[in-house]
Amino acid sequence: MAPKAIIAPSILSADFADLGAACSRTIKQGADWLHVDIMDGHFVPNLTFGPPVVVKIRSHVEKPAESFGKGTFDCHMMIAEPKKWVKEFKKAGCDLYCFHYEAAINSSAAESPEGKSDEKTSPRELIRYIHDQGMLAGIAIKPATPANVLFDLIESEDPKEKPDMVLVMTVEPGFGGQQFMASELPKVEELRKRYPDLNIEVDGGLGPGTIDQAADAGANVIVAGSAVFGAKDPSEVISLLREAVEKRSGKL
Ligand SMILES: O=C(CO)[C@@H](O)[C@H](O)COP(=O)(O)O
Repeated sequence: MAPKAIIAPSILSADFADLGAACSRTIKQGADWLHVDIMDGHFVPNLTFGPPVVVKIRSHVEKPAESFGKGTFDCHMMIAEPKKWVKEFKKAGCDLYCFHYEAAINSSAAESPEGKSDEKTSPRELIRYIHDQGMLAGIAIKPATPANVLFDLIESEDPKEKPDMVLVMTVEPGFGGQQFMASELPKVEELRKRYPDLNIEVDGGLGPGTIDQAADAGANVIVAGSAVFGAKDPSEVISLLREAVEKRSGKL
């Protein structure tokens, strides 16, 4: 069965002076998850926020009642040392820790907040580590990375080493409000064809004008920042995104 439609507005486009209220309002407007963009100024040329802010906004949104449920905090870790922050983000209230494949294969030794060194960690080990901390694990790929780097992980026989979701970026990570890159959709198609049950997230430039292409390619988890937070009626946009994915999954 095709995985369910999940709409995850990116709070990067929310009013940061009113973030807690914006989060709870967006969930009431029909969002399933909140997509929380964490940027470190190294992996991407932009900075956002860290665990103290996640703790504060978490208190405005009820924790999901089940895995993948409403209120999931989908933390997109655009950071150079993804292992280093796993425990801190779990403590802060993250439910799904989505790291970048490119960061995991390049991450160098670094001190973690617990004082342990962050040795080079393979994506497989990192997924296991995230699961061991009690979070769902996601793995993201940038536009230059092909989808086939994920095949072995997705096909892993050990559920602890299998990602719960993959994220195909449809912009270069770093900023909201960029133009959707349709050139990334063949990766989504390839993944959907091989893995009918996989949760496939797309992020960047999604909105009423681009959702049909992404849904037709097979994406089921939709991140949208400016299209939701810039809308006169965010609930209408959330419904429209959901309908496009549901229409497509009915066809599968
Ligand atoms: O991760 C990112 C950007 O790096 C995204 O989550 C953006 O925040 C999406 O914003 P829109 O393109 O939907 O405005």
